[in-house]
Amino acid sequence: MRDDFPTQLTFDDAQAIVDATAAEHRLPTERLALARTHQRILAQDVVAPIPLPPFDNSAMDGYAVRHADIARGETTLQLVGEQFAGRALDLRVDAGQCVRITTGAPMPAGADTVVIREVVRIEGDRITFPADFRAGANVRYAGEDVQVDDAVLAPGQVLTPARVATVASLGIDQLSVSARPTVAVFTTGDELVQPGIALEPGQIHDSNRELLMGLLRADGLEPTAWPTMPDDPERIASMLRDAASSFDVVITCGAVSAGEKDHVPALLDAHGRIRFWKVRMKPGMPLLFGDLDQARFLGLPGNPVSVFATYATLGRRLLDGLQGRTEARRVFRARLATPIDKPHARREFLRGRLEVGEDGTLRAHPDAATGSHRLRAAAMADALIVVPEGPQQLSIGSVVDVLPY
Ligand SMILES: Nc1nc2c(c(=O)[nH]1)N[C@H]1C(S)=C(S)[C@@H](COP(=O)(O)OP(=O)(O)OC[C@H]3O[C@@H](n4cnc5c(N)ncnc54)[C@H](O)[C@@H]3O)O[C@H]1N2
Ligand code: MOO
Repeated sequence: MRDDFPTQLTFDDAQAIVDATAAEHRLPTERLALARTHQRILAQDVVAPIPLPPFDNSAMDGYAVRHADIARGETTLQLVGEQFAGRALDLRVDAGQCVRITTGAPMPAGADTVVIREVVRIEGDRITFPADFRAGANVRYAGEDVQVDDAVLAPGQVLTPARVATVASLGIDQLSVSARPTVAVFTTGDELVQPGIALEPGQIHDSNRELLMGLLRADGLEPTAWPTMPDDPERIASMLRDAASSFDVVITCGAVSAGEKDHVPALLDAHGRIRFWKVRMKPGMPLLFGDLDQARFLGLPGNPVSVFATYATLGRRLLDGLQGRTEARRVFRARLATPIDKPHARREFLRGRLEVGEDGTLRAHPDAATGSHRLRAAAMADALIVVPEGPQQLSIGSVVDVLPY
């Protein structure tokens, strides 16, 4: 096996390689009907062709008036028409007049204020208004949310429901977005059997497959899982190469550390290219990254919590980068609720729970179960607590980065 790739690199160096690789292999863009763009990464500018709101309109059900008419105390005005939301009727409010109006209906010419219907007295077409109604009340002005030619969205942003809805309100029905990466998921190991099958001595159930498939689906992808593979290098090689010829990303878990059956790094070296192997992070140190055929290749360590932590940090980063996402994932700052004593030099991603204190401060409770096989503990946690490189003795109240999940 060659040894001309970075190894034992820092987390930041690994992240830089992931970023550069993703930029090199940006996925193509596609034009989609708006309804299909949810959660995609936008690949174009969105510039407003119309203002929002498109016209001055009423915020309430009531009566459109000229404020000057009702400014001097209780006043009775003549009802001259009704304007509902829908087609603008070209109504006018002249001195002494009012128009019945509903929420979202265009303001009639001449009117500048809407008085809610609950406070008026109605006698046929004579409407009596109370004193002290604020001028301009309950009017929503054209362009107060968006003006024509405003740059509303930019490439690299995530199409959240509110953003897709904003695009809809601008009247735009198609968007250019990044293609979704296609992802093939492999789990390997002679010890693995599927849930539903009773364990023979030495066997465990394959949990990483559900873990990875769930993480990928939660990120909006439609991953494909291969059948669990035994530790047979020839079969592994042929299946991986098969997947790598037609998927954008191939993710394996297990068989990347130092055991006799850890074939994956040698396979990647022989048939593809290793970009790095072994990162100074915990869990997840044996992480492998490179290229195989036309795919990016991620070899995650087999321990379930290592799968979780490496996916949540570098795996997700790769998938985001391939799609040109520019918006960073959220990192919070929190105060430690219990001390941390970390003797080793690697950056550690401890599992823990976040809690908002009475004073509004976010507190992180690191989990005492730190082993990378402790999946249940990770499942009950809701954040990765980042403990920086180098030996660290962090006291209660120390401020740490946390990655919520
Ligand atoms: N001598 C060394 N031993 C180990 C090292 C090392 O550097 N030198 N690294 C350790 C670290 S750190 C980790 S993490 C693991 C990673 O090992 P592998 O990626 O080679 O994974 P395996 O050995 O195949 O499995 C590790 C562990 O995870 C279980 N596993 C694997 N696949 C699944 C699955 N689909 N579902 C549930 N559990 C799975 C497997 O049974 C093992 O217990 O290596 C350390 N050893
Ligand atoms: O780094 Mo391994 O990932 O300890 O479990």
